Amino acid sequence: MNLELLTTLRQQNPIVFNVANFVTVQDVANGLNALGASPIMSAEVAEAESLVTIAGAVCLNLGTLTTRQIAQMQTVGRIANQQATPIVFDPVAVGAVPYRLQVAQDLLADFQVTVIRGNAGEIAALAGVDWQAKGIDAGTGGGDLIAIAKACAQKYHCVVVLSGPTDVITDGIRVTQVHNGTELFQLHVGSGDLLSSLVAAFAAIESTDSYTAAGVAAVVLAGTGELVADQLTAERPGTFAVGLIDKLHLVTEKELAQIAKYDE
Ligand SMILES: Nc1ncnc2c1ncn2[C@@H]1O[C@H](COP(=O)(O)OP(=O)(O)OP(=O)(O)O)[C@@H](O)[C@H]1O
Ligand SMILES: Cc1ncsc1CCO
Ligand SMILES: [Mg+2]
Repeated sequence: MNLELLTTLRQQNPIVFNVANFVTVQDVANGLNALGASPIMSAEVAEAESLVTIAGAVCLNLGTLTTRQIAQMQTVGRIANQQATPIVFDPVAVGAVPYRLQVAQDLLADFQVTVIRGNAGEIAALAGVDWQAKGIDAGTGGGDLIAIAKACAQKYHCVVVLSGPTDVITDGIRVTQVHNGTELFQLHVGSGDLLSSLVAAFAAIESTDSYTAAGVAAVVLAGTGELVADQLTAERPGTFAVGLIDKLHLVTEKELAQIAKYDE
């Protein structure tokens, strides 16, 4: 696990272009900014080419999609492929809403994504595995999460981050599991959206491969959340969210190395 990428990220301050959802857009922008990346959000297709050109990576979030936004994502995705810019894809609630699953499948057929980041319900739906997703949440299912993540990665020829109590990162062959985190993440809507954008930030670092970027992003977010939760005396989702932004700014490689729990 190359946690030195955190220092590199802060030195390079890469621009991350987000097609965000309207629920968590400000949390995502502030989380990226606090950590040391440079966020930019856009909903306008006419500026797609300019934004992809200045960005080190793109994050496409399906959370509050509209017909216009789907067209924007198609354009952004195709231009990013032409420019070899990494794309992180967040398929919010595709396990719960058949229309979204169809949109996600169409977009994934239209351009090649670098990383798909979703919870178990979302990744299972994309992999074609039976699962009971619940709205934006993972829901319940009985399958082997590593097998599901691998199947999704092989189907879409990309890295998959299946997040949850344990984050599973795979390129279809290699597997990293990150065991850090806190249940407080589930009480703050948009933790997953932020993880997707942080994966994009690490993938934007020059000459970094997306599998490494995804693993480091998972340790950085889950580890930072764990450090914040350890300081709280009760379950306080609001305080946690504020503390998470502060700690993303302050956290060091050394602190994370001391608590990082992963298998690779
Ligand atoms: N029960 C848990 N224990 C520890 N960490 C967790 C737990 N659930 C989620 N996390 C962490 O929360 C972060 C977000 O993952 P999660 O799977 O909750 O995304 P999500 O369902 O897409 O969230 P959202 O839809 O709110 O954006 C990850 O860093 C993950 O490690
Ligand atoms: C609550 C919610 N609804 C659509 S997107 C979103 C934020 C989590 O992705
Ligand atoms: Mg989500």
